[in-house]
Amino acid sequence: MIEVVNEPLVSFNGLHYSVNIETEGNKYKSFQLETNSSENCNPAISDPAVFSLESDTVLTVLDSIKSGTGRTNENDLCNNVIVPILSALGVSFQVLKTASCNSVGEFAQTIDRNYNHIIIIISGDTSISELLNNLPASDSEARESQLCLLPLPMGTGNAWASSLQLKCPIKTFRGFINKRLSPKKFPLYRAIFPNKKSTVFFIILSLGFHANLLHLCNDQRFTSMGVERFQIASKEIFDNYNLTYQIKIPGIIDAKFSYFAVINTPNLEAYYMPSPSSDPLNSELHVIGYSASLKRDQLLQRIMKGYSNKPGDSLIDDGVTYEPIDGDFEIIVKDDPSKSPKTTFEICCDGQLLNLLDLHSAGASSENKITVKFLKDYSCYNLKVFSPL
Ligand SMILES: Nc1ncnc2c1ncn2[C@@H]1O[C@H](COP(=O)(O)OP(=O)(O)OP(=O)(O)O)[C@@H](O)[C@H]1O
Repeated sequence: MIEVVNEPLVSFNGLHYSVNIETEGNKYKSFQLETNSSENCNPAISDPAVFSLESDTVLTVLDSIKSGTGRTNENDLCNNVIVPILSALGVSFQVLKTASCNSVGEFAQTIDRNYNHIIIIISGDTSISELLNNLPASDSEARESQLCLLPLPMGTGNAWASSLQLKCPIKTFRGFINKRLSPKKFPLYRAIFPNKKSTVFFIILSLGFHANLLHLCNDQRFTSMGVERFQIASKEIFDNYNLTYQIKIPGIIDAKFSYFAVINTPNLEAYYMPSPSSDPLNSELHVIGYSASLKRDQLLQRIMKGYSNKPGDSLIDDGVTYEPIDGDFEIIVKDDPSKSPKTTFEICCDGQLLNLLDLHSAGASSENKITVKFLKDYSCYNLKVFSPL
């Protein structure tokens, strides 16, 4: 069903701006900017404190154009809303639209560290992960400039933005432009694999059902499908996978799970909250484990509970492990690779699909272990995210 709502945006210089947002299900079909003289506008949303740019700050609008369902002329948030408003405000800014899957990473490597930066990133989680993973390393001699992200959720999952209470791109931009969001520090974690390769993550690292599902959905035959791919792939996994994974976090857990994840954010999608005790601004991960002893319907019921959880809800239930962790730890997959299918070692790390068996140095036989480190001074920037929290 197609719906249209008019969202007020901002008032300045005697003009009031609002946006007609047309949606179909969870897809944005169009964004249309409307301008009226501000006599007609609701005084409650006329805010004199509109955004202005400090002289030492570079403002970039980074549009990851393939995120979500991609851009059309009608739903081009950047061209239809962001650029006209920033231009009307008279602030200087640059626009970068991605040309390939390397564009976000290449941009991250070239950010001028002599300035502070605000980056309005129009994307989902993967693009943000690419940005963070490609930032220059920490360098004690460099000036610590500030890099503040404003994520406008236009991807598929948008776990991070949803968890930061930034669920609608227009309301998020309104909060920013009316100075109702403030920059906050946020935690990052590093997953280090047996061959010492590593990746920085900020949402989830999973094994078992969640990782298997994302790996399977990546298969060619699912690419043309919408969200129904998850249902079809879930059934295939329930029918064909053993879903028993022997996982140990020394000193914390040692058990057989069907579903296993360490997670930083409460939400994985706007309306799916598997970790109600998580706070995306707090340096703390939660282990979520659903026991391999659960029957299939019990496992499904615990996975689906994420759709009804509210912040702070308890997950206590039979066969459920839910533990906070606030320091470095190791995850060991104890299954024997010679007796287990390769799917036992599948990993999903913020959307990156990996297999632990491919992450060993050639010729070396090492444990199937992932070391997770809590990062303190990651990159040469003082990283922040705009949030109402
Ligand atoms: N012009 C382009 N050509 C090819 N790939 C692109 C292009 N622009 C962006 N990409 C890639 O598309 C991906 C978009 O991922 P993003 O996370 O932003 O959206 P999503 O996958 O829909 O959302 P989520 O990760 O929240 O589910 C990124 O890997 C990005 O590098």
